[in-house]
Amino acid sequence: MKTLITNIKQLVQTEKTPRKWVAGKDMAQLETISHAYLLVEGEKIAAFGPMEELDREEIEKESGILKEIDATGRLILPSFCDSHTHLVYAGSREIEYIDKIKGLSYEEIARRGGGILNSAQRIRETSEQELYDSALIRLEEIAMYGTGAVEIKSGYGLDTESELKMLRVIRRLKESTPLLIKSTFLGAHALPAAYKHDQTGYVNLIINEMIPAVAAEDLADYIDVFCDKGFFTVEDTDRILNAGMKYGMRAKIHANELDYSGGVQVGVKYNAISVDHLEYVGEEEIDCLLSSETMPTVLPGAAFFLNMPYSPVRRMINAGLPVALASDYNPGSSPSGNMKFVMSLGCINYKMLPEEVIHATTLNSAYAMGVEEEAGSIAVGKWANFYITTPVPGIEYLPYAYGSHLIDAVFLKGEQM
Ligand SMILES: N=CN[C@@H](CCC(=O)O)C(=O)O
Ligand SMILES: [Zn+2]
Repeated sequence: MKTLITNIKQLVQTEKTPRKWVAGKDMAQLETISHAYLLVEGEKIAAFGPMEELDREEIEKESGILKEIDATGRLILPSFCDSHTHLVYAGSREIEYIDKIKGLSYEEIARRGGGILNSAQRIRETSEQELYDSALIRLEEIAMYGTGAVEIKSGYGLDTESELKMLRVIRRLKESTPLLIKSTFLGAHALPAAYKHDQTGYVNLIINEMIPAVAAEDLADYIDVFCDKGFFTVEDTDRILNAGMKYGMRAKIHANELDYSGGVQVGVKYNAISVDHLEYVGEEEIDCLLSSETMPTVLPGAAFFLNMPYSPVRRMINAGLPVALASDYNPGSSPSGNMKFVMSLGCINYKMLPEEVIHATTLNSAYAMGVEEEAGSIAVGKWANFYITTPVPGIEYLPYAYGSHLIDAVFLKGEQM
């Protein structure tokens, strides 16, 4: 099956030569083609270019049914790659939202047994099938918001069986949906109540029991630790990442959300694919990241929802770093997976340009979840994961009109959803 889309007002984030990421001042330079065509063959992008170069005869003479779409007035962008989510969860936490409105901090709520431990209690009471069903609804929702690739973490289990249950749900989602999905084992998300006075004991459990069990079923692409004040220390993180690495799980961690935690440095030491959150980043962290293969990833939805300080994104980009943005979709700190809204937050709160937020939510976030060869740009051979907008004036309009959907059609693996 072939699909030919013609008269595209602007084909955005095209790539003739594949790149792993876009950094520094290059983030403001976006490759686009005006009055373009895009040809999809099966699950992949087969060709694209300006309309003047479209060779209709050539396309029609080869076999395959040709469906044609006229995209006059519309833009096409590669699907968002959402490189940090916790979208497998049970129940919701709007009561804590009220506590927050009344003035309690994220850490205070966590200390009272709310937060991650609240979600952990619910996960234990929920069957694998129920978890799968509710996560599937969230996945379908974010797909219609333009997301085509998503990383999903465990981390609300906090005991071996419950962590495995979450990861099996993620595996089923990988197998049953057209989204590109990566899974991350996050046993070190919070200290479960049973280990309240024995943090080392819980870290030992992660290392000696959970990691081998996760690896035995090949359930995780990455390993994560919440390395922050009040959660896991640099030493805990070092031990867990080291153990994960021995089972082939690359690091991808939560770092520097609540303080200068040392998370960036320990992440870089283990060649983490990304370090995420980054509210507390100074010169030392920037220097460390500059000499690394680690993608600094900022989660604007969580900082917005928790009213946190903003990560110094401009300083990072001005220093020459790449930056990725992700939704952090979870029931506690970011109950939304809307990446278009994440783009708007990037522009409004972090002073990023529309071109920069597009790079940050596509190619750079693709790198941050290890799918930059398959997704994150309009390039021949990549998955045909993209969306067609409604008629809009130009790319700036997408983050500007922050409450409007503006997505007319979604393609995943070459199929219109
Ligand atoms: N910061 C740590 N973990 C999640 C929050 C999870 C929760 O509150 O349920 C995050 O990325 O924001
Ligand atoms: Zn997170």
